[in-house]
Amino acid sequence: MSAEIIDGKAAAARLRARVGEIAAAFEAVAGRKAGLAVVLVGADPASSVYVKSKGKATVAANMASFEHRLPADTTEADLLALVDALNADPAVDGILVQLPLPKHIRESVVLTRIDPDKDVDGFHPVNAGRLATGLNGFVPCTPLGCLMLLEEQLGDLSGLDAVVIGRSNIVGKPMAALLTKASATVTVAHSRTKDLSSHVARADIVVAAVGIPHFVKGEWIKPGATVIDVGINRTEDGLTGDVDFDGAASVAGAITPVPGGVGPMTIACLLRNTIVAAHRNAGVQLGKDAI
Ligand SMILES: Nc1nc(=O)c2c([nH]1)NC[C@@H]1CN(c3ccc(C(=O)N[C@@H](CCC(=O)O)C(=O)O)cc3)C=[N+]21
Repeated sequence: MSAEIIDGKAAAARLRARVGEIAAAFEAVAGRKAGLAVVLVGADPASSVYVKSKGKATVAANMASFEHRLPADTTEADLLALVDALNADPAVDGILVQLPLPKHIRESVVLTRIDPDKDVDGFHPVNAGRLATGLNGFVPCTPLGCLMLLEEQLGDLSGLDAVVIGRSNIVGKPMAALLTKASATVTVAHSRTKDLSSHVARADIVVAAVGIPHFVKGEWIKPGATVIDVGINRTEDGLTGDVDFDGAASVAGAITPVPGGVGPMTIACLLRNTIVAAHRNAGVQLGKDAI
């Protein structure tokens, strides 16, 4: 093994500490804590664990956490009514509705109901449009965390060849937009891509977000490349990413592990987006490069 292992857990801890400092300063100026509301419909065990850890991280970063756990048979109308109430609540700066939602509820209807200026997940089409056109908005937490890890690792990304594998609204598309903004040369690959290995072989940066364990093979990776593994796959061998880690780690320059890579950065970026939302919503100035 030759690759440097990118410590996402440590990077996330640094970011959470920074958010905590800014949140304490916000409270002193605004006279209230920044607040994050997390809504969970149903009792999926994995989702339950995420929601609990988000709540703990929120409180540890000097912010208020509002948890709403609704039964699995909650109607779409009732969920929309809760979103409306949270939109109107001045103590709530950020709203996250945990996905996936039960099948009888239309995700796009719910996500579009969230006030874009409280949409700390960055899933509202208004925020997707802001990212696409270079306006200030909220960027989805997972790709934002990936970009932070890449810039910490590589510094300036301009001119580098990046391949994003996956084209979801939550990871692939916003990741491509962020890398483009950072002046990388970006290829978006997906399940229909011909000769995927040849694209990966040219890449200085590989971001894997396909949701298939060990999908990206070590032999595909260019020696010295930086590999970001977004996959969270629960298998019989435990949690594994989308990259054949052992194979890739023998050729890559640096690689994120699963667990301990991108996942912890996702939650830290959620807190980051929430403190940014609080400043905007309260009209309190936040330095341009504060966070
Ligand atoms: N509205 C919404 N926003 C989300 O951001 C969102 C969501 N819904 N639904 C579910 C996915 C998944 N997700 C993760 C966050 C952190 C870890 C994480 O910290 N993982 C740890 C391991 C945790 C474990 O052992 O399960 C790690 O990779 O080291 C993983 C996954 C956020 N999601």
